[in-house]
Order: sequence, then structure tokens, then C-alpha cells
Amino acid sequence: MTFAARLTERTLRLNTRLCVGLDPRADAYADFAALRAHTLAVLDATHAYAACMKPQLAFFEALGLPGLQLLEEVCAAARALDLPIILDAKRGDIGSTAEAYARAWLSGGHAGDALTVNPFLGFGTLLPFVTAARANGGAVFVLVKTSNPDQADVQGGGVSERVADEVARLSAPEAEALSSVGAVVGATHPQELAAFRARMPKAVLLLPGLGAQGGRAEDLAAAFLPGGVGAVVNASRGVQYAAGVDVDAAVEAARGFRDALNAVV
Ligand SMILES: O=C(O)c1cc(=O)[nH]c(=O)n1[C@@H]1O[C@H](COP(=O)(O)O)[C@@H](O)[C@H]1O
Repeated sequence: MTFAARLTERTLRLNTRLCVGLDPRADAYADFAALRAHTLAVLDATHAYAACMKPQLAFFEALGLPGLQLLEEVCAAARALDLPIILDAKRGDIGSTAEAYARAWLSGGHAGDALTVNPFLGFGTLLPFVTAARANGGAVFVLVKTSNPDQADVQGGGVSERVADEVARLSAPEAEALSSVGAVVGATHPQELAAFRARMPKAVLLLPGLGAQGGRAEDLAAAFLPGGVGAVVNASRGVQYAAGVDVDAAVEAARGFRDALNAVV
């Protein structure tokens, strides 16, 4: 089954459009053991409310080798739960290096099911990622319009729209209704969701920015395809640190986001 098909199946079976982000912050814990235990506990406690999960690699890389080992543990736990994994690494480089990144994160032992990728170096540099994703039944999420306020410095002036058109072009030949080439569009841009949805009809949309960055579930209806599929909305701090490091609060937050998203589809 493709990544998009797995995501759709889980979305409908569990009735959830929430992507639980795991971004473990060292300053929230007394030591690494506490960080590890809490991160794994949040995953285990919230997975029933998650269509997928998204570890942001920077938080694991910042912890050195133990952090990378924890990333492996988190991914193994997600695999055991059959929970689709989006590795958020925002990779992008010249083609031959992009091939190495694709080998690192989309094939083989360390791979997630999907990877966020950065198109800044040119559309041709996306191809190694797309090829690896297709070969492994995975997916890429191309940064189209990011959630941060200053994205327009680089992404304004029609750049996001050009990237969206490339996502649609890459998706077009695929037989499946939802492609292996998805797109990141911030949940902080609700007024533009309908246009991006129409521009990329076969792309799964990943919408980060729910909660901590001000994105609101009630503004996101236009991201979804009929039947409430084709998009997932990420909250990281809003779940993992909903109330300090309280796991019960993380569960309540995940349930609340799930319900708020379901109310708009
Ligand atoms: O690709 C991403 O996931 C991403 C893209 C984007 O435009 N904005 C964005 O916030 N993200 C990531 O989504 C997560 C958002 O975290 P919270 O703001 O804590 O929910 C972080 O891991 C970000 O790196």
C-alpha cells in the first residue's frame, strides 16, 4: 500500500486528521532519560488520535548520538503501531547529495515512510527524493508555503504557486488518486488553502502550525478533499507540551485537536 493510501485508510478507520509532532526539547527535562521516557510515552498515549506522526529531526540531532538512537526507537515504536511516519528533515541539495539524503531517510534501515523536502535548489533536485519514495511506497512533502510569518521574503511573488504547480506536475502521471508527492502548506494561511488545494488536486497536504503558531482547526476545512481525506494537520508543542510534560494533558490535547478537525470536515 502507498503512503497516501495508508494515511487515508487510517484517517477513515480512526476518524482522525491529526499529525502528532514529536519535537523533544532538552530544556524541558532534567536529563536525557526523562526526555526519552516522556517522548516514547507521549507517542504511546496519543497514537489512537493520530493519523500519522512527525518527528522533527533537528530536535533529535541536537541530542547527538543518543538522540539519533532515540529517533530509531521512536520510529520502531510507530512501526509497531502501524502509525505512518513523516520524518521532518526539510532536506534539499544538489542532485548527487540529494541522492544520499534520499538513501539515508527514504530507503533502508533508518527510513521513515515520508520525508519533508526543500525545493530551493531547483525542481530537478527533488527527483532523487521522489524516485526513492516511489520505489519504497513512501512519500515526500515538498515545502510550498511554510507556516512562519517571514516565509514571504522568499516564497512570495508567486514562488509558492510555482512550487505547487511542480508538485501537481510530478503527481499527474501517478495512477492513484493521491500521489506520493505531497505538499507542506502552513495552517497559518487559511485564506489561501482553497487555491492551493485546487492547484494540487492529487497531493496530500501537510499543514503545520496548529496551536502554538496560531493555526485554528475551524479555519482549515478547505484543505480537505471530499470525505475529509487528503490532508493532515500537525501539532507538536500543542500536544507534547500541552501542559509541561504531563502525558495526560498531551492525550487531552490530541483528542481536542482531533475533534476540532473532525468538526470541520
Ligand atoms: O515541515 C514542517 O513540518 C513544518 C513546516 C512549516 O511550514 N512550519 C512548521 O512549523 N513545520 C514544523 O512543524 C512543527 C510545528 O511545531 P509546533 O509549532 O510546536 O506545533 C515543527 O516541527 C516545525 O519544524
